Amino acid sequence: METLRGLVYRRIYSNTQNTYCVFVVRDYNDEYITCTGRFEAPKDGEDLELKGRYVEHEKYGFQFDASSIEKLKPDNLGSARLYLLNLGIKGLGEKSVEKIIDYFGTELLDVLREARPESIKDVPGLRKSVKEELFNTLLGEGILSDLNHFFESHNISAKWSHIVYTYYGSSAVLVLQDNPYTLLRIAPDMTFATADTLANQLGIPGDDERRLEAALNWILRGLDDQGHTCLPVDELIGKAVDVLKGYADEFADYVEMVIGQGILYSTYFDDILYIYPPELYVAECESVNYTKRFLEASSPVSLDIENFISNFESKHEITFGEEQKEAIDLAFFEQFSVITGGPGTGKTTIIKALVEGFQLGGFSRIILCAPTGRAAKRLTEATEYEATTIHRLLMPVQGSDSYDFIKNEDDSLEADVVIIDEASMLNVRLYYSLLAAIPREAHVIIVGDVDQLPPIGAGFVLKDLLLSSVVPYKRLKKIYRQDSGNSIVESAYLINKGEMPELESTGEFTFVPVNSLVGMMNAITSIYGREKEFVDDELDIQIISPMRKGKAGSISISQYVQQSVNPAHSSKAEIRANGLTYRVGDKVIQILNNYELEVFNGEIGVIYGISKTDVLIRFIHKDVRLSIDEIHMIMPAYAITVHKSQGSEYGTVIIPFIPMYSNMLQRNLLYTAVTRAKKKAIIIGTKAAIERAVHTVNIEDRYTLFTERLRGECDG
Ligand SMILES: Nc1ncnc2c1ncn2[C@@H]1O[C@H](COP(=O)(O)OP(=O)(O)OP(=O)(O)O)[C@@H](O)[C@H]1O
Repeated sequence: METLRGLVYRRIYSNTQNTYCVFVVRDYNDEYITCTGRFEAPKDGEDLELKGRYVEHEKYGFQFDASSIEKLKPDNLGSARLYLLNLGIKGLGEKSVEKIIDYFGTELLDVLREARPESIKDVPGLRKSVKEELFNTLLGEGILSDLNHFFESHNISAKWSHIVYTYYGSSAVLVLQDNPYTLLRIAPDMTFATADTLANQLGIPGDDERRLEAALNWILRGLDDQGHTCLPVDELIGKAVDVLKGYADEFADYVEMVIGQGILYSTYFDDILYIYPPELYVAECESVNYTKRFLEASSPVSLDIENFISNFESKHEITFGEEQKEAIDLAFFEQFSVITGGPGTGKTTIIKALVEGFQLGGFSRIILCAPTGRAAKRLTEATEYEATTIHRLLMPVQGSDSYDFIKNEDDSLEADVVIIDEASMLNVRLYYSLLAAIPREAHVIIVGDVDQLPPIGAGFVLKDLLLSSVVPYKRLKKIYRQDSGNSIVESAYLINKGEMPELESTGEFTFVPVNSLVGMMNAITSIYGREKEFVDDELDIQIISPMRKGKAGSISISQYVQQSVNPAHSSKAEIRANGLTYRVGDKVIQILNNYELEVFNGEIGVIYGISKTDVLIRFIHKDVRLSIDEIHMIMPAYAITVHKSQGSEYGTVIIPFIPMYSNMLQRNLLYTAVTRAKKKAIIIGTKAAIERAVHTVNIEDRYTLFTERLRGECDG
């Protein structure tokens, strides 16, 4: 590790989100050196000591890559004056600084050096607010410097100093000394191995409870992403042995102890002990309780259903099939029901009938909702009844956990009927939040295609509800779609059955063979450009890729397409952020929930303006102004992943499908991708890749006891 000392000459860049910054330092030999680091950007004129290494950046040349930063304390009254002025405290101008120097004299240097901020409070003639802020700032400077020393003395990057200080203030170092694994909870990019190295240096033994507890939390926190709500204890111990490098018995004893103490949640079923993270345990058990509550309730609709169906049929010139009638009947009759079926089986038509029927039956407060904005929009258009996303319906609590909603059991929705479409996307946490907010007397109808990809997050509620055999459901099999898109539907059904679809070179379901990655990229670009000419709205064409990262991933495809369909031009403003270029006219996707602007994960829009401070985006439901600091919340979206496309439909879908996607070549992934297309599905790839997907059933099972609980086979 090398050391660089000098004054900050100029700040070049700082990202407040991930605290990456670039600045120029004038060292004591009057050399100007560009420095980079991940910490709060220093201010111009500050005297610094940086630790890190000199590197040769391929584009920007010779630089100092700093892993820690320390503001040097002044060693004469001149630099002390500058130091205080540079703190940027409101009201601490030349005159106030003079008062401080007059009061302390040269003793001020000791006050600053030894971080004795309390004596600042004795300076006469300073405003109280200025004293307080100066006190807090000097205190913070002292603690940050202690934290930097703490990390450096253990050979660990000091980039985490700031976050630890934000959480623990003056006790930060003590907290870390007591339990270095605390870092895993507060620093998102901390790994178990790094925290473990620190713990080891602090003398924490391998079988220490703090270490076992950290390993347990580390494993459980990944469960949601893997789709599980729980893990069998043996599997948990196996994972812990990998993390802890041994200590199986100690870990098993620890798990037993915390279960005994009621800290860890578990359920015994079929001779296996399943371990849950608390929030997933609550979500699963409460989901089941709410479902049972609806299953037990009854508030019949006063409607002559047969008569209603025949009137609806005449009004809309349609004849319902038997299974469709049964589905309608079920939804009116039962308080809680599920309707499932593939594309074109009439799910949306049935929803439309239910809306009309419930209204006639005196149930006027009907809520239609879906997990995504596009699905809600489509539902609104098809049923001529306003639908909304589940997130908008439940109203997220700002700045809180993504499943924390204003609407809940205590402040429930005003509804007589709630119909949830695209229910294959419901994970157990969203389902729990939704059910909690639905009043006890309301009818609940869950509609979706269980053969789609499982949801992002833990559980597969739609599949589990159907599997339980205690929930009234109707499975629709007959396909009605006659108009455009029929051969897409036929192909999707073949894929779902494990059979190869017809690979034609023209028509609604077309296959464009390519034999290389470059060939695929070129074909995607030219087909995207061609199809764009046929639609009014570019958002109606979507490239859907099996994966996000890698040379054939959605990010890479988006960049490739951007160059061709929306190249740089002097008339088009652009901005570069996180290694990507965003340009006016580009299609982008929101990747995080922005509660303030009410734009949620998965929504796609088009950039229509870029200024120095803002990016203006037109989403389907509203235009938003995103500040440059929030640009990490969007990604280019000429191509998105199949997972992100769930719940949305597009006129034309372009699906890259080459062997390079290897493990992602699975049946339900291809089925989900193809069923996103309404008018045209174009697969660009190889026959072998399609064959592999058609014959590969994703056998990855999700650990949950949702079905078993619903059947009453195991308790909470
Ligand atoms: N009983 C029926 N007789 C004739 N046409 C029908 C019948 N049921 C549905 N349809 C028509 O079939 C097409 C597909 O129906 P619908 O959109 O309701 O199905 P879906 O299950 O929601 O499928 P997708 O998810 O693909 O939209 C529509 O054009 C609809 O009008």
